[in-house]
Amino acid sequence: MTRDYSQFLPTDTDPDRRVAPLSPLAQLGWQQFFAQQVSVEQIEETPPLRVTEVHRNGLQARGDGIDMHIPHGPDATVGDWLLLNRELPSASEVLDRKSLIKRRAPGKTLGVQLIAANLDTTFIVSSCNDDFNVARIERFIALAFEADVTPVIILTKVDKCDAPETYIAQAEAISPFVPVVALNAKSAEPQMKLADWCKPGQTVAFLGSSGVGKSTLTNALAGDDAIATQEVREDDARGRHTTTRRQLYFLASGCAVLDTPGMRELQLTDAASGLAEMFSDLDELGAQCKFNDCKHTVEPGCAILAAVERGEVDATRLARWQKLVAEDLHNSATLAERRSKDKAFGKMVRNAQKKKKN
Ligand SMILES: Nc1nc2c(ncn2[C@@H]2O[C@H](COP(=O)(O)OP(=O)(O)OP(=O)(O)O)[C@@H](O)[C@H]2O)c(=O)[nH]1
Ligand SMILES: [Zn+2]
Repeated sequence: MTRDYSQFLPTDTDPDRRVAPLSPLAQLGWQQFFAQQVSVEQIEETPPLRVTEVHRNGLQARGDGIDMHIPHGPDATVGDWLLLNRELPSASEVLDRKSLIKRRAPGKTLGVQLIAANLDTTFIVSSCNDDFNVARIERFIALAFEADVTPVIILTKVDKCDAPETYIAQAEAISPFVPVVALNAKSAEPQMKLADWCKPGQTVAFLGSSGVGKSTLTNALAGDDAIATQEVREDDARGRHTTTRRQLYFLASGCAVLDTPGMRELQLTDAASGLAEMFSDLDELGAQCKFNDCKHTVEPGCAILAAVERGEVDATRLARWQKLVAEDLHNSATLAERRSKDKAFGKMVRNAQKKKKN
């Protein structure tokens, strides 16, 4: 009698199933998109570095066998790739971005704040409690779509909630294009349930309010090499000291993870296409309105109002869409105005300098 011993053999000895180890750069998230921007000679001359932290006095960046401080110079954010200028690190070049998450800077300033570059996935984290807010999630999704990043909704604290199904159902109704994962961040679930997005060479980030479990999730993904969250002191727009952290971690699995501080104020700017994608059903319906510039408020022949009337469109969802569109238009217009003013001012200064020389 011949016995079949195959069931006692480890299953992953099949050579085809073994995964090739990642190169040191791929381990940091280096992908084809970046490689095609540089020649082999350039890589030797000016080694690629990934920005892991932004400090008050510059950037921290990592490459193959390099981990260094770069003084102010490159207009870069966490996740960016630089080509290191060895003689003058502050003159290092920033590579074209695969994606960029930005928001209108909080406070009265009119600038844009770069939040993260070159993400593949953003996990939009909410808890199954009072933190859960559909409008806030829609805002984050529009931001992700605008940035060309895949959004995924994560609902935490299912273990502390009597009826997580109600939160899950509401989250699933937000967009047919955005998956929903419900979990207990303090268990072994995150590694398993987020595995599809946290593959080697990928970069993921956690966004959400304070206390929803972003650091807990980051640590859960890190597993045994738990991350001590490092607090970074920064000056905010009004010059106050705030304690924040925004750091890119590289997990042993080959996935890069960005844990961001809780963000209360998240103003959209230049996010029209992201909003259209988040509310694609309303956007498409709006194309059937009688007037091209229909605001869907009182206009005759409005296809959206007709759909609300028929009970096919939720009026509160329509109101949330309109509010975000108005906010985005306002912020984008103010920004454009400021940009053109800055340009005009620059021109005036240059002209004055020219006159002086003559
Ligand atoms: N029971 C339970 N507790 C959780 C879960 N997720 C987070 N917590 C707890 O909630 C608290 C806040 O979690 P953090 O991971 O620090 O939250 P955060 O989003 O990083 O918060 P900020 O750093 O303020 O932005 C901690 O005490 C966690 O242990 C969960 O799914 N279940
Ligand atoms: Zn209309």
